[in-house]
Amino acid sequence: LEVRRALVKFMNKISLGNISKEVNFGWDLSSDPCTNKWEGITCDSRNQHVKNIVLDQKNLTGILDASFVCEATSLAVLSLNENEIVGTLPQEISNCRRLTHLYLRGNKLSSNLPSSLSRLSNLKRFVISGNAFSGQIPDMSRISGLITLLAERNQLTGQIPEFDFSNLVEFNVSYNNLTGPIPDVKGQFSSSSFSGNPGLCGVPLPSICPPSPPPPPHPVAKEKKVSYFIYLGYAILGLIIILLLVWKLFKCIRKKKSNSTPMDHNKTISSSGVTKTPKNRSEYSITSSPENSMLSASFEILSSPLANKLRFEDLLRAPAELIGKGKHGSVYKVNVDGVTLVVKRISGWNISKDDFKKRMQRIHRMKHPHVLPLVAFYSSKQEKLTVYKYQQNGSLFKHLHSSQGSQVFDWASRLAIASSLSEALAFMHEGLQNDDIPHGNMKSTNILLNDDMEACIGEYGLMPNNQDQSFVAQSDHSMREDDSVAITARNAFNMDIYSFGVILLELLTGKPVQASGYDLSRWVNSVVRAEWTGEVFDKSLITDGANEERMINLLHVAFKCINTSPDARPNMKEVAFIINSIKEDEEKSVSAFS
Ligand SMILES: Nc1ncnc2c1ncn2[C@@H]1O[C@H](COP(=O)(O)OP(=O)(O)OP(=O)(O)O)[C@@H](O)[C@H]1O
Repeated sequence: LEVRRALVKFMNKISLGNISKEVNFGWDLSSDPCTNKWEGITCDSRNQHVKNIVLDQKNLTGILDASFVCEATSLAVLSLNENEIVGTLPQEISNCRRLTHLYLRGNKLSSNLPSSLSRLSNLKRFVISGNAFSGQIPDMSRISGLITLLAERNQLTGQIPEFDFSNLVEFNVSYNNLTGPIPDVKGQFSSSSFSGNPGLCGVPLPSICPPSPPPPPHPVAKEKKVSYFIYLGYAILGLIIILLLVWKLFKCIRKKKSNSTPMDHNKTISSSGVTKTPKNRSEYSITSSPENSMLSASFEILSSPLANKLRFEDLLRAPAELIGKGKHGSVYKVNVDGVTLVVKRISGWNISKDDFKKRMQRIHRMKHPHVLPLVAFYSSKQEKLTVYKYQQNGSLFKHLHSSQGSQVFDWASRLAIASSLSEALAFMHEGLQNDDIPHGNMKSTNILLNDDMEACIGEYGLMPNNQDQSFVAQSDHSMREDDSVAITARNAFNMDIYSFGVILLELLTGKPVQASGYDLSRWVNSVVRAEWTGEVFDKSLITDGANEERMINLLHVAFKCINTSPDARPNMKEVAFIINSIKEDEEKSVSAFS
């Protein structure tokens, strides 16, 4: 049962954010993975142990939680090719001790490859081509049975480590950023296995490596003596520094003991005062870095009745549940003294702690009833956290695309959502234009429904203005046409408008932005061009008797927002004005009937 539970959790995480949460491929606790043949699973001949998990091309968009999948200790094959899995390949992959085949080709995995890969001693085939892995290739030379390593089209750096090339049958590291000389491949592989790495040199590539620098001259006895004194000096200096640090630490602990009253709110506090016992560290506990321990990080509680008694220590200690992990960070649900909060740990944003602080304070001053207020934030050089109140009604995405979605939202409520969101975004754009702070990541998962089921914009301004091209390509097709477009702040405001248009399309069609085989804006465009406009609308709206003319009017607003030429898009104020007039028409017609 334990394994079954772990596998269900693995599936929940790997299908996180998938179009329909109902699609779990038959992986549920009430059945058995082997005898009930969960999709993608094959077991041993006695139907007792899971041997293979093959979920290629299943449109999986979540994260790979190796600690869960590796609970299936007999697992030999894990194949997740051609999905859209994000996040990292976790260290825990080495818990899958019997793994022989690991296929992750064509996903969106990133960050460093785990060093624990070297412990997968049974591994034969390892394929990670077409992801966004970075950092060095770990040393896998001790995996004697490795016959395939395909890692082309990633962003790997550093030198190629030693491999037993005479055993390898397939090897490809082309189109990365590897550097240095190619090891002796014993004539096994041609240049195509290494091309596309401008920094690589040596056979079998045509580029010759520069001669290695001459060995340092033999040290003479006198030099030896001098260096002895230098080392002694360093040792003494090191000792003094250690003593100083111990003394400082001792002083800190004493100060903390004598000052353990609750912190005032509305105050910037230093993370150095945080006690972090490993037992009660939460998953997002800040990494201990020299900087964190040096009075430079700040945790700021913004004026909110919720946060009156919130202390950073409590936040760190509270049990945290990971509820989402995307390219831009992880999201945790945390319960502190009966208040449920959401903590977003932002990743991959090279913003200084002061700039982040200023930005959050600026956003916080912009209050709008349909923008989710920040409760607190934490900013250090390495870590940026934001804290919001947990919205138990979930996201617009969840309601629109779950099985009961259409019943939750009739036409009038969808129009009301469109109107309040457009007003909120117009308000934020106007107020934050001069500060260059657009939303940056408008999408239906970031629209939260409050206790009154009113839509609020969440996570405003948690993205850099110069988003990378892959994000642009995902969200704005007009930008994809010209990859060289610099993402200026103006473009970023324009992209919010584009993304808002896509949310309107979701409201009108009840369809998610992307599902296997189609992309929402292209699909809507093609249906309308074929003069089947009525076909695009959510069937439940039609059966409810929603007014088609006003739906078409709203569709036209959406089209204006997703115009392929950013300059031709209306600004949010204009969008809000048109949507409000559609809403007024609707209200007039309803009151005329009643
Ligand atoms: N304040 C909140 N209350 C309730 N649920 C929330 C809150 N904030 C975020 N969520 C939900 O948590 C999940 C994860 O959020 P996250 O922002 O990581 O998702 P995402 O928008 O898909 O990814 P990303 O923002 O990294 O592109 C989403 O389903 C989102 O709806």
